Amino acid sequence: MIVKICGVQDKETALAVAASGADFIGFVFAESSRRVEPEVVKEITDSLPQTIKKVGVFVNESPEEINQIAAFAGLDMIQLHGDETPTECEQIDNPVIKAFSIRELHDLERISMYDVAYSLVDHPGGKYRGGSGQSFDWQILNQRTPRHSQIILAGGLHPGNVQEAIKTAKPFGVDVSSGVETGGRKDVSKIHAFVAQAKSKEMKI
Ligand SMILES: O=C(O)c1ccccc1NCC(=O)[C@H](O)[C@H](O)COP(=O)(O)O
Repeated sequence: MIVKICGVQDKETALAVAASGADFIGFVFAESSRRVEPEVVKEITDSLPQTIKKVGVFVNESPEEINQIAAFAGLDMIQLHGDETPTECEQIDNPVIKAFSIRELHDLERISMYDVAYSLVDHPGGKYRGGSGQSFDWQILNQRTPRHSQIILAGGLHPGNVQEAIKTAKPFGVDVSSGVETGGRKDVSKIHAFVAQAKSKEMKI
């Protein structure tokens, strides 16, 4: 099970994420309370091991701007959370994770229009285009398996529900931001608990 911890803003937390065994770490460059500047992300990525993939999260930014920031900040992958088209995704130099808002079954149909590395299925969001801490009905993924098999499940996950989410939706990976925070800041003990639950061979549910 691939695990992505998103919305990291400082080096200390990033090193704790790497030590937790997470596979991907996310940095939000879009409008958000978790937004970080490229200079800060560069300092963080320089200090991380190569084994953890560094993901930049963008919303409706131009491919040219994204490619420049990715090269400068040492990003391995790009996550697109806005209204980016399949053509725009193809103009990104790094592998792409395209995010899709899921309300109902037919929302899954758009996934097969995109030739991307991973598809992240998420709650439609609140104030920003992601990271709302709200989940959608995971049973939707059970009703029709999208043609694209590299599905990352996101939205309202936390250490206490991630095993049930995995059992229900059978994703390739899981992603979390709010569910590993306390008082709006990343909480290292919750990060460790989330990764351990998600990667546990013995599901307790
Ligand atoms: O996290 C944000 O603030 C954010 C803002 C704008 C676009 C995307 C954002 N986050 C992307 C993520 O990958 C989140 O981890 C994902 O939406 C799940 O968030 P949560 O429900 O808080 O676990």
